[in-house]
Amino acid sequence: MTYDFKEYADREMLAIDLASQIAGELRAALSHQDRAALAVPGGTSPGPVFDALCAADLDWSRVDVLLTDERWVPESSDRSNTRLLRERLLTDRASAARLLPLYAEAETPEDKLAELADAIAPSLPLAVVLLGMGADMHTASIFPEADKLEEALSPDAPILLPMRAPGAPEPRITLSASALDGAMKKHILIYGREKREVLAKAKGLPAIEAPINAILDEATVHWAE
Ligand SMILES: O=C(O)[C@H](O)[C@@H](O)[C@H](O)[C@H](O)COP(=O)(O)O
Repeated sequence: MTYDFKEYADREMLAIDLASQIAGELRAALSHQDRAALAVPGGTSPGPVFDALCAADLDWSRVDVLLTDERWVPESSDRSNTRLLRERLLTDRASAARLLPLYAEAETPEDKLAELADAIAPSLPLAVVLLGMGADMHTASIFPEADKLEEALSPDAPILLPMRAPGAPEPRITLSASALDGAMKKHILIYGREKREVLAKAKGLPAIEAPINAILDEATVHWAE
């Protein structure tokens, strides 16, 4: 398994440079296909990348934007990744993009799973995926010790899975490893020394212990202090 590791002088430079790489990759995809899908994480890291990317000059009306994973909470919650997307990415030029939701109002992810997956299926494979990583080596909502970990890592996994894990305060819904790994371009965004060390420690571990390994091959990791 090989991946590129790009180190930046600071987080601001990272955000600007990464946004311009993603915009370039979306433009390239749109030059030979009608529509292109971009999947992005929630959490605390990607906001500044969204702030730069939303102004990119490309034909956003042909871009499908979706989350890599979502917490099963309504958009009124400040834990909602969809809310972050609407506030920071689907604005400015990018407001012309189409959002493929990973949440719909219902008690549990299972209630809406099939409906949400059917809406995403025609947009795969992803043109570009951006992922985060937790200090426990999870990516998207594929957590070590999650109830559906093995299923999410299986090559035959469905596109979407409900997920519950000790480290996640609410039920989640996540793209499977194969849906994420099937992206044409893969980027991982991490900040700080701790995550850099965690990533180094993941080397050689099976994906069941280090889920990040399921999507790292041929990815680019973007790091700033
Ligand atoms: O909804 C989420 O929490 C994510 O999509 C998750 O996979 C995230 O990317 C990592 O947990 C890193 O989170 P931070 O960027 O907040 O450290």
